[in-house]
Amino acid sequence: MRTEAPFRHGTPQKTAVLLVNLGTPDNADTPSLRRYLKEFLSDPRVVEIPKLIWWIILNGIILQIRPKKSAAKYATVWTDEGSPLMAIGKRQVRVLSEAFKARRWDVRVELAMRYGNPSVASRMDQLRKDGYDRVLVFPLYPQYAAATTASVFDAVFDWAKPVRNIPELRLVKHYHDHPAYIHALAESVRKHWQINGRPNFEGGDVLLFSFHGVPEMTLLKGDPYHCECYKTARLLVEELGLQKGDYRVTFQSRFGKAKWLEPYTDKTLEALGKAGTKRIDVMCPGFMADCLETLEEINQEGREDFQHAGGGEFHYIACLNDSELSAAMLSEITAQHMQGWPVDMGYEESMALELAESRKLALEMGAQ
Ligand SMILES: C=CC1=C(C)c2cc3[nH]c(cc4nc(cc5[nH]c(cc1n2)c(C)c5CCC(=O)O)C(CCC(=O)O)=C4C)c(C)c3C=C
Ligand SMILES: [Fe+2]
Ligand SMILES: [Fe+2]
Repeated sequence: MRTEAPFRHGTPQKTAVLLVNLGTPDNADTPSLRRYLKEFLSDPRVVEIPKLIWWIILNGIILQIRPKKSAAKYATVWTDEGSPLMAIGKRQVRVLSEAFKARRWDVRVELAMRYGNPSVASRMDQLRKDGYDRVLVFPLYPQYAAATTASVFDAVFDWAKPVRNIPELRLVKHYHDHPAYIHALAESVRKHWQINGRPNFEGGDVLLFSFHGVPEMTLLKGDPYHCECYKTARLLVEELGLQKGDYRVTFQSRFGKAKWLEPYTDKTLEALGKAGTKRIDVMCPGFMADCLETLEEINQEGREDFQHAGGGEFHYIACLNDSELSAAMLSEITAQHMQGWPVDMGYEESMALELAESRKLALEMGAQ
């Protein structure tokens, strides 16, 4: 256990939210991909194969071939601000901080990545150093899976192990059926339809919900992920008033030779294309931010699969990302999990904010 700064009586107890996403390579090149994939795929929560056998396969085969191939894919979605997952993550921090301010809350928002940078341990260390004694750990995965959510919790517990004065911790396990999340997704679909027109479901058009897959074996071993994906889809279908046949639920991003959750997204897109589907709208409700798996695998490869097989229009509905809908949803779920924690701003800070806001409003009105 480590030695820490002496405890001081009367220090204000500050509160933070730690948003955690999967992580992404630092650059779209082969060495960065090798580093990232090595860390990611060495996590026993992600690949459940006996250690020694997996070490040989990972180092002898996968890390020799995949980094170069994946780097080429990342290069097609890379932005001036870096990887989309990271760029959007940083903006999610900003919009959520703004939403807290609007609630007159004094809550810090930080972003960590389970693999790569900034690590969970580095962010937790920083929060401790800055005097945060209550932390809500909020993995950006609506559906719980051992491979993702539990692995984030592992990283927090691993960090806590040598810490003497551990902050009060709360964990968001999942929000796959939370009304705010379902509402935000449904609104994002309605907005897309307002701009692009509603699909002609009577004529055979389809709304496809594509979730990230996991090995089927994890379902048989008790992982609730599959059921949570279906529940999200069912609630979304109800909220949108869809009929059976208007939509499909599929699983994407298969990795390795084992059987993964079915039906597979790529095979379904191909089959729908072959069947002459005139229009398909695809959304990925399991991803809180657009990333390689949505922008490249769905919006590029999936589009190609569908249209090459004979399908018509392909519409990709973006993830919630840093939208107002997303911020409202994250702030509502946070509020529920923080019940009982004193999070309100002090009187002076709140008054200063009020003054700044009314000045801004006056300036805007004066400019009109
Ligand atoms: C949304 C939830 C996710 C689950 C569940 C998940 C399971 C899972 N993933 C792999 C292997 C890979 N995933 C990769 C990328 C990736 N995965 C998720 C999310 C989930 N994964 C995201 C958000 C991303 C994108 C990251 C980005 O930088 O944009 C990759 C890396 C890319 C590649 O080389 O294809 C791998 C590999 C497994 C094995 C697994 C469950 C066991
Ligand atoms: Fe993945
Ligand atoms: Fe993929």
